[in-house]
Amino acid sequence: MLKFEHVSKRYPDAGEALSDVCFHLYRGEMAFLTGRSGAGKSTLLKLIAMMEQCNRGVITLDNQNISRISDWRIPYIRRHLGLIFQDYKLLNDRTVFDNVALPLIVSGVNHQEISRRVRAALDKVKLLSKERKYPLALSGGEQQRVGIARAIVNKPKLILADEPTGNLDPDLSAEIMYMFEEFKQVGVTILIATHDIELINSLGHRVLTLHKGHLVAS
Ligand SMILES: Nc1ncnc2c1ncn2[C@@H]1O[C@H](COP(=O)(O)OP(=O)(O)OP(=O)(O)O)[C@@H](O)[C@H]1O
Repeated sequence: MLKFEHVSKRYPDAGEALSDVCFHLYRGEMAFLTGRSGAGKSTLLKLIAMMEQCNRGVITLDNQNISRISDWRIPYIRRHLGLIFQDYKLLNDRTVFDNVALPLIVSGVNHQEISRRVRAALDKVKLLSKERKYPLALSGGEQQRVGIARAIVNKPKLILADEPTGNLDPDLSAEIMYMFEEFKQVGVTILIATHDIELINSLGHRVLTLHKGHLVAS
């Protein structure tokens, strides 16, 4: 499903953020990506999301080489990705409903189907009652859950999450993780970057560990 072969990434005027990284995630696999601050976790996720390009190596997603891809193809491939960011990236002048609907509008889904799927996604993250609110009227944890609903609404094949439970209390974190496990059961591949060792240990999935840009355990 996702393969890194000798991938390196250097930002302009900086050292290597990722060095010679190799790993393979299978369809329906759930894995954690961990490492200290600055180890390269966000960079690795950004390469998969095609928000950054690697300098060396090959990244294959669903049998397509996404490390050397024309800009016009990126939106088509991104439709199959569910991206959950640390800083939510919500549109503050749109309601919760509209924020979650965005990926479906972009994909040309019809109005009735949008309504049904947005409500189902909001129900999953327990925010159905807030669909008419604006993001700034929500708590940090609620905004994070809107971001999660937006990431899952398009039924992605791969979910990439950067600290998805950073602002959630333990009960909600557990529920979000349970939801990811349900997706995994139906073949969705999930990669979660986190510092939360307790969360990692409690679930027992595969752990990819980065140290100064090198993958030291997988
Ligand atoms: N846009 C950028 N320009 C230059 N250097 C960058 C850029 N983004 C990240 N870096 C550098 O690349 C390295 C890896 O950063 P990255 O954000 O991937 O780490 P991280 O493991 O996600 O850290 P954190 O846990 O703090 O989010 C760091 O040394 C960082 O300073």
